[in-house]
Amino acid sequence: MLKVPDHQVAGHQGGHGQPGPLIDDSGRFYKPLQDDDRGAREAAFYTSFSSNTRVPDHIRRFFPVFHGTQLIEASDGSGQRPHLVLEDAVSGRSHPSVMDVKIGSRTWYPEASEDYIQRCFEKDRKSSGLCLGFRISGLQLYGSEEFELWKPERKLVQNLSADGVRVVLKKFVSSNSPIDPNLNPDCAFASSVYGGSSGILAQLLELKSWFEDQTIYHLNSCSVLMVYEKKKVLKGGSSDAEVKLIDFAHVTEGNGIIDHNFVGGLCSLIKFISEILTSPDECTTKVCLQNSDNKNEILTSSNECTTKVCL
Ligand SMILES: O=P(O)(O)O[C@@H]1[C@@H](OP(=O)(O)O)[C@H](OP(=O)(O)O)[C@H](O)[C@H](OP(=O)(O)O)[C@H]1OP(=O)(O)O
Ligand SMILES: Nc1ncnc2c1ncn2[C@@H]1O[C@H](COP(=O)(O)OP(=O)(O)O)[C@@H](O)[C@H]1O
Repeated sequence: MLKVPDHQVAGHQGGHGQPGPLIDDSGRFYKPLQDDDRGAREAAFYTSFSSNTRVPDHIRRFFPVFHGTQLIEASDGSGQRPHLVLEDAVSGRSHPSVMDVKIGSRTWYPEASEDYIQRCFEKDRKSSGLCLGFRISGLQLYGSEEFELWKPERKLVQNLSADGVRVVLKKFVSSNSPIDPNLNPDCAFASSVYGGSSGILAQLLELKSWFEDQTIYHLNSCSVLMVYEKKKVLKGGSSDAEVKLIDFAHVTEGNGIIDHNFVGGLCSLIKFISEILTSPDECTTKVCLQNSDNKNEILTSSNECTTKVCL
């Protein structure tokens, strides 16, 4: 039985006259092929990647397993449509905290149309991408209460300052409420989610070492998806934290050149996460966002800190 995933945090969502992704009970994620060359490009990437013997096995686990394409009924009822059949990176988790981080200060690539470049450039410039080398595209965080879920408006998190991004990365691994703006994120789960030999930092470092050398692909506009099971961590269990790379609609050939745009963004994300692990208590700046009603929404505050950043 196919259904719309609750855990989608960014990208094209179903509704408004367009089909969105679907999932099944066996751990598969069905992504509709987009009509223009984005769909064909992503399918070509997965096909090439799956059979490329130059990709080491320990790196493959960071990409969703590809099960080919399949014609299925689109989520918007518009009829049969080809979908990429992928491993669902979130499957098997009842309370998944999920963050989609788009890597690269530049999401456009030279081969794209002028129009597309201009659109991407504007988004990069307005978002944290240009200055940080990555931007949070979307996220959902479970709190410590069973049904407490924070899924902030995407546009808010995409345009955060460096301080704002740091706060969200801290909230991602905290035990206190992500929704209460007066609570300073306690980073209680930083070591179990970000740290350790199998935590998110170790996985990102493993990826980085391959990207510093590989010249096969340029992953333009691709995302790192970070996922862990909040319920298990709250009970003192392992976080089962996982990193997956997703969204290959704009991959181009590397032609013997390293993907410096991707490597730079990955290094920057690694630095933010390392700092949270080494100094989780460092003073948190007060950050407020403007939501769609033009009302300030304070993201977090701390008694000791007085700096306030408004966007
Ligand atoms: O905001 P838009 O309308 O430009 O939509 C973005 C899409 O652009 P489009 O207009 O369809 O060419 C954009 O599509 P492409 O990357 O161009 O394939 C993404 O899907 C983007 O989502 P995310 O950054 O991957 O989370 C989409 O952004 P969000 O929906 O996350 O804002
Ligand atoms: N293989 C996957 N497993 C689980 N969730 C996924 C997977 N691929 C994508 N998603 C979810 O769907 C969202 C959009 O995916 P993405 O590939 O970026 O689509 P788009 O091309 O529309 O931007 C991601 O932010 C994530 O929440």
